[in-house]
Amino acid sequence: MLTTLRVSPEERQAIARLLTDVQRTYAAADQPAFLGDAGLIAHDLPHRLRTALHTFRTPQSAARPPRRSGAAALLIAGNEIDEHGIGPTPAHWRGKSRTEALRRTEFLLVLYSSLLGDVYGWATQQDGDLVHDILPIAGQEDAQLGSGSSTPLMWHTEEAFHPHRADYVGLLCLRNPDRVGTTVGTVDLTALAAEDVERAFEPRFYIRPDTSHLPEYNSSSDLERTRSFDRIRRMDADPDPIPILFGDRSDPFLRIDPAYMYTAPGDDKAEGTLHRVMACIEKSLVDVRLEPGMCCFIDNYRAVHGRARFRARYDGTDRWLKRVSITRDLRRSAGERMGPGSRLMA
Ligand SMILES: NC(=[NH2+])NCCC[C@H](N)C(=O)O
Ligand SMILES: O=C(O)CCC(=O)C(=O)O
Ligand SMILES: [Fe+2]
Repeated sequence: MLTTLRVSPEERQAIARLLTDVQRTYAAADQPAFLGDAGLIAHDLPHRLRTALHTFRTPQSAARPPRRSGAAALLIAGNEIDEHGIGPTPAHWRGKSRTEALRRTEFLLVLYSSLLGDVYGWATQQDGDLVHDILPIAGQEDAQLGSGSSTPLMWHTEEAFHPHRADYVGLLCLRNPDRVGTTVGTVDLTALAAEDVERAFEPRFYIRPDTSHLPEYNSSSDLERTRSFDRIRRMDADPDPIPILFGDRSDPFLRIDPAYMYTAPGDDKAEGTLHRVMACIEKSLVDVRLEPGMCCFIDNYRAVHGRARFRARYDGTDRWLKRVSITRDLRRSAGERMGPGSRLMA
């Protein structure tokens, strides 16, 4: 389910040189100029890493014996993180700090990501930032959010409620002192009855937006974003019925987020199927204990992910990840972003 590779010392040096060049030319990883060029610059990453990312995206590639479906997640360990240069873990993602060392981590994550697709974001999440900070926030301990801590973050498809959810989620670990696990799981069809598979393919399930998209969890619902928050509110009040499995019947894709799901009143059969699919996923869960410098790409069509509970410290030493959403094709969301050149879902 997991493919892991470790960056070698020579590769680390080559990447460091590339990042230094990038830093001379571009202001930040979320600037249009860099995002536009990232896919090209990524051609200069070491070949072995490009091969791993390519094979993850295209499991049918000739670089490996053909496989029906690819790995659920790809782990690239051993990336250089300047532990002191990144500074203490901030108390909030708002007003993010932009030290050289931090800019480097974001450039690296976006470069890797660009070999899988286009990095994009959400007008309604983390104030429209493209590179998210995942860190515990005081007062949000029990929230079903990346900023929670004392409650396990229930496993989920990222933005399961949305037709333009990510194809891949990219995480880069800056700090994880308690080795808190990121959970990753998939669905094993052979463990499901044929009628459950059949029903899971039917539009009998409802997924509401997770609370990170609410104005309460953003700094300001400025005028520009009012319509976006309105859209989220409508999707929250009246979500479309959707299937939780889709695509090829023998090798389906997954779309599920139990913490925000329900079935129609009286549809006990769908409810039963949902619970059996959930049980099946539960059994598959593995713990990925991210270490500083580990980059984890999750196939958001094949795998769910979550996070174990932990005790936040709020003293600058807390767990801290960088996160991006990646789409294989930005064109599919044309007309639904903040503008034709925008990478923010409106
Ligand atoms: N079950 C869920 N979907 N929980 C919310 C996931 C975390 C959310 N995407 C965030 O940025 O904080
Ligand atoms: O903290 C993690 O390891 C995963 C967080 C997550 O799933 C999220 O923020 O959506
Ligand atoms: Fe997530």
